[in-house]
Amino acid sequence: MRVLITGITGFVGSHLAEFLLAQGDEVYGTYRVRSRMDHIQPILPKIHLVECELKDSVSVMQLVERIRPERIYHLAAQSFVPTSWNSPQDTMVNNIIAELNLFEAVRKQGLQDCRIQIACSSEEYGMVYPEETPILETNPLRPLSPYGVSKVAQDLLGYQYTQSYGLHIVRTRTFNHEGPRRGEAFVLSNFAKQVAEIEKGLKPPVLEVGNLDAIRDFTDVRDVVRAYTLALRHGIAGDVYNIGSGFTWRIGDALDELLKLTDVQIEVRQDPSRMRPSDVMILHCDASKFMKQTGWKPEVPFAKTLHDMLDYWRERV
Ligand SMILES: C[C@H]1O[C@H](OP(=O)(O)OP(=O)(O)OC[C@H]2O[C@@H](n3cnc4c(=O)[nH]c(N)nc43)[C@H](O)[C@@H]2O)[C@@H](O)[C@@H](O)C1=O
Repeated sequence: MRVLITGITGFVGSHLAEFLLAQGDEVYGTYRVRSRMDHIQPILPKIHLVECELKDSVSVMQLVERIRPERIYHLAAQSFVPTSWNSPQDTMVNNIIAELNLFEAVRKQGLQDCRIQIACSSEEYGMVYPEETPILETNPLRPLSPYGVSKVAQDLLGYQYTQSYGLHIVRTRTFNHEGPRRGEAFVLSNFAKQVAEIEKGLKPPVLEVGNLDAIRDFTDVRDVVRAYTLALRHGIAGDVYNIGSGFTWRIGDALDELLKLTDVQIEVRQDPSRMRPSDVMILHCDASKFMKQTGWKPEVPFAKTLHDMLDYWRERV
């Protein structure tokens, strides 16, 4: 199978590429001049990299014309919620226009059999009341950040292109996912990196945190990439699926679990700059629709995810 991954150099993209290579797929991926290559260094000889600016429709048209992919995993995005407040316009263009360019290229090239997965997000649900959990695909979308709004647009664009043009697009609303290679800005990876730095004496024994009362549903990235392949194998075109473990953690409790993995004494301190203008307080996934459709269930325990992330940072700081 000829597969294209947008954002192959990133956290999820690199794990997905490894998974697809092991399945015997021919893997293509997009990168930009400023992309970091360290995540994909070990698999560089096995994949085909194509330079592409997804915000540029000409660049995307040439990409799709050249590769004529049978499967596309569209992962590339501005994915950090706080950045979306600092540069909302950039977030919208990166996330919405890039996807639009991709759909238009597939449509204009007449690749009707190409299956496309789009990485939508639990952030689309945004303001969720306790009685509305666990969250089903039918829950209202009340995004609380420009990022969340951009993902709603990506999601609905996927629906519209299936309805209007018959493209085979599967929309996956993934809840928080973590694991080795997770960007250091994201909560558990950030905490794990701080622990590793403290252990090496690179930082005083004070761990800075933001809102510890938020509740998140964490899934290991290795389970998530397996889910994406199942979404394209068994998902219905135009349909939307929640992907998440169904197990929630208060961020403060997840931090306590992480701190059990180190011998050093660490003080936890709130850093006001890590607080958000509005935070999504609870995200608890009901993935039963996806599980029923595809047979997926998460396999990697949360303790292993934390352990592997901490080891990842211990080798790097
Ligand atoms: C599904 C969704 O998942 C992710 O979005 P996110 O939930 O905003 O992820 P995060 O890891 O930045 O924050 C998780 C929670 O943790 C709280 N929190 C506390 N203290 C710190 C802290 O020090 N740093 C950070 N980053 N968060 C902190 C923070 O306030 C929030 O409540 C992205 O992958 C996104 O692309 C996506 O689609």
